[in-house]
Amino acid sequence: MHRIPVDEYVAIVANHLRDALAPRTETVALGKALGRVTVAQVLSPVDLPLFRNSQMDGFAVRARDVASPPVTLPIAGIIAAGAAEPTSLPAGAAMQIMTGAVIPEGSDAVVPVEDTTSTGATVTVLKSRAQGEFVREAGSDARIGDTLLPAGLTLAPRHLAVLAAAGIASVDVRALPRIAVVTTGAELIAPGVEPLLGQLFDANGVALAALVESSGAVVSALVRNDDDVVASLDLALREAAVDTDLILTSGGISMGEFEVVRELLEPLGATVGTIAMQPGGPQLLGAFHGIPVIGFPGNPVSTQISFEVLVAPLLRAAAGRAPAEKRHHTVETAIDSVPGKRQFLRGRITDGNAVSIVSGPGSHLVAGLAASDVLIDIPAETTRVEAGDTVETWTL
Ligand SMILES: Nc1nc2c(c(=O)[nH]1)N[C@H]1C(S)=C(S)[C@@H](COP(=O)(O)OP(=O)(O)OC[C@H]3O[C@@H](n4cnc5c(N)ncnc54)[C@H](O)[C@@H]3O)O[C@H]1N2
Ligand code: MOO
Repeated sequence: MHRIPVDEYVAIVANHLRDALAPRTETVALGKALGRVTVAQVLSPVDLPLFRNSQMDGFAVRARDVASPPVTLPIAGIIAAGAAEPTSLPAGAAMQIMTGAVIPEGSDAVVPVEDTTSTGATVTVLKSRAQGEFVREAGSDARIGDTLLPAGLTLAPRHLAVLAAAGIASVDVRALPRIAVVTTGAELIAPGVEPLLGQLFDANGVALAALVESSGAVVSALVRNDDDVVASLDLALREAAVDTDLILTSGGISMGEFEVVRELLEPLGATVGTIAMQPGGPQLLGAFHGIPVIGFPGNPVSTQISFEVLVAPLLRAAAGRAPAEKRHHTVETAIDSVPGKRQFLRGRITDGNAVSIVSGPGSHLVAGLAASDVLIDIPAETTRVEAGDTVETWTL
């Protein structure tokens, strides 16, 4: 049997999805922008602070008037934070001022209230202040035209805060790819329902939807087609094809009698092949009403690993995210591997930073996959890895 090398198939999938996942920009309100990635640098439209204001509740003065404390000055007014007419400080006087309020013209220092005593009409300043003390100058944090945020930045709360502070209400970010997930199989039931003999809980729908989201994309639809009737799958795919960039399916692509995904999509031009990978050998690539379809094998570990290898890197790139982490570890025990197939074994990192095998290579071992924290990538040409040898791992 001809098995397509994994790297070759990765390139075929990338090419198939090139247009669907081409980077796009959208403008989102700040409230929706957390975790999104900027597409361009953001320049400040204003000075920050916007205006010269007080850092303390106290008295706006001229520093030279309070150079030899104690000094008693008449109080010429009170300035609160908020919209205000410009005020100016008469010579030899003080004005009561609140934190954030506009500094009156002529004042160059603020004396905190705790360094004063007041009769109501006058204030006695007990401590001198240098010029500029407790005065927050306009533009001292950022000037008009300064770069507030670079392009390619993943927006965290502090980034959203500076945009808001600069009066910016929305931001241009990478649009998130929209992905529909369709699981197939007459045996499938929803988790939480009592199974009859032969029925099995649909793990792949939940898994693929979560994988899509964890890769930075949006699940546009999640549909379970729980019979093996081609017309039903046709309806399910029509539902899935609305407002989406890509449809992912699981199951129904191998060599049995009820391979609905093949039956529906092969006449529409889809190709089914076997790649030199285990789990995840059988694979389908096609389109439905103009939307690309990637069909994964139904075994739950095959589905999840197929996603990690073939689609996750593309979605991460489209969302502006870094690729998944790959590291090197020594293996604790020797591994025999099938010749001609790239194996993704499940592993766990041990205390000494080595990796140990979890569970077996079978593609139905969902609990084994859940108990692992890395995939161990064994190249197709490798048939044996000795204990102590170094292997590449993919962090899950
Ligand atoms: N004669 C052959 N039989 C099989 C071959 C082969 O080359 N020749 N390949 C095997 C391999 S490898 C795989 S992988 C599977 C792929 O089969 P399908 O993609 O057609 O998947 P199904 O038959 O529909 O399901 C396989 C397995 O997975 C379970 N399943 C399906 N969907 C889900 C789901 N949403 N959640 C949980 N489990 C699911 C299903 O019940 C089956 O046990 O074919 C082999 N056979
Ligand atoms: O290739 Mo299948 O996905 O191993 O079980």
